[in-house]
Amino acid sequence: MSLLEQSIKQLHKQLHQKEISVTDLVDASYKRISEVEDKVQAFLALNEEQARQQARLLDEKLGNVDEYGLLFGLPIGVKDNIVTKGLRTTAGSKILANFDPIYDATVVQKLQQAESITIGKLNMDEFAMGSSNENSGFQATRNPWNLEYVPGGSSGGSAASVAAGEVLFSLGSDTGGSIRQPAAYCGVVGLKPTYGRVSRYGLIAFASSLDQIGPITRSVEDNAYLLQAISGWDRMDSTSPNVEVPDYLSALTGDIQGLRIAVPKEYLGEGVSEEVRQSVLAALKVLEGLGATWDEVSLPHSKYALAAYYLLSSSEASANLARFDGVRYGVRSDNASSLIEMYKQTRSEGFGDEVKRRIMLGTFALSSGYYDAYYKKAQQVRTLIKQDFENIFASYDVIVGPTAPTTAFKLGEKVADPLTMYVNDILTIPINLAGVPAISVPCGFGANGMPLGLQIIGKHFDEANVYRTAHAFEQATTYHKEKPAL
Ligand SMILES: NC(=O)C[C@H](N)C(=O)O
Repeated sequence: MSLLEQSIKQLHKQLHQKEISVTDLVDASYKRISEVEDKVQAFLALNEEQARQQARLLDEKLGNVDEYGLLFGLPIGVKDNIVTKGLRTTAGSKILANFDPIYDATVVQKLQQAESITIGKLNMDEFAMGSSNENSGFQATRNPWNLEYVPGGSSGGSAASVAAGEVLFSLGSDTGGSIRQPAAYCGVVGLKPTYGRVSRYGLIAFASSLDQIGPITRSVEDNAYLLQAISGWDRMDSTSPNVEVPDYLSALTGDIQGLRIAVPKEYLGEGVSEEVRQSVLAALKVLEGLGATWDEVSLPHSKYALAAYYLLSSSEASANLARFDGVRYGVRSDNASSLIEMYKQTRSEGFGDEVKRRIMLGTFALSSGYYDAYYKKAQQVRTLIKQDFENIFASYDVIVGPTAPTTAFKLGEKVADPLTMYVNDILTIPINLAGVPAISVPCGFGANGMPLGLQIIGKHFDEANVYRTAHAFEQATTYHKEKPAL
């Protein structure tokens, strides 16, 4: 078994017994990248020289100190909208093709404190707008399970690199499903934490009231490790609350006796494919067998979630992306003779079609005369959606449903029709609007051989119960042990 197919616990044991070195782990990561990256195309930048240097320093520590970081010596990939000092960060956009940040995001600082090793930066849909990675300004990442299929998005590079064994784990970001949907499509575990659980300082903003950084891993246990390392209050992020971070690993007891599960009927209804429905019903049987009970419930306002999300996220994007003007960051057009023309040309040449579409939609929704009809209405709908979740959580511990309505689709299949692309997020978006945490864990395969994901949603700041349920399900099934034959 390759080193990077093992768990954090197994690797740490071998490191401490000096059976392997940190350099071995870093070697394994770059070796795998050299073998499969021309097919998968998950990385936008590699950090090889620095990573090897850091590995040598950590190897000198092995056996000579009393305390080790939580992620000591482990190779990680970072989504390219998370800023890394001196390491190229483009957010998948040509407008940032030459951008080398002058500081590290809080999560990157926390990774350093935890002593993990950053292997490189991972591809994504431009500014996280997309569900397939086809909106990247640079390349289309492939799904390791079948290279003709998309890996999902926008954290497609983050999910594909883990599924392909190029890194042990990765960081993604999730605004409307961008961690969970690619995790489901690539057969790995992805968690969107509660809004505020993880600092957004240094995350290139798309929709600030929804964006959240989270871990993508091969197992629930490894996921809990990574969340533990990156969580917590940060004075640099005004939306980060000072709430205690529990010990997530101790939540992985395997015991879900008496757990009360709610299953929204909207999550198994129209638009959800039959094989996805069946996989969720089978998963509920497994959970019942472990002592949980479930009831059908309703999230009555979820049918308005997609419309509300695309209004709110695009409105916020139109404001957030105003800063890319050829002056402050990134690339400047050479084809202009006045200041105004330079702004126009830089933005016309630098942004891709989907980003332009959303900036226009958002600017329209915020304009005077339309603000009340669109932006304000969408905010009101958001409150109703949040209340739907609160009502259910008054009587249940977790909500369970599918992560996405279908398995992964083929490259090129949906690029011409943005609306069909948006519908992919129909089951993940309500969770972002409500701000609650949710995980996607592997729960089977479709007729096309592509992985399926089970979504487990929890109360605000109750990642522990989400992990507890996901871990119990994972330990009772074998889907997470399957690997793509690359
Ligand atoms: N960013 C996300 O979470 C993905 C979503 N598909 C979007 O395009 O907005």
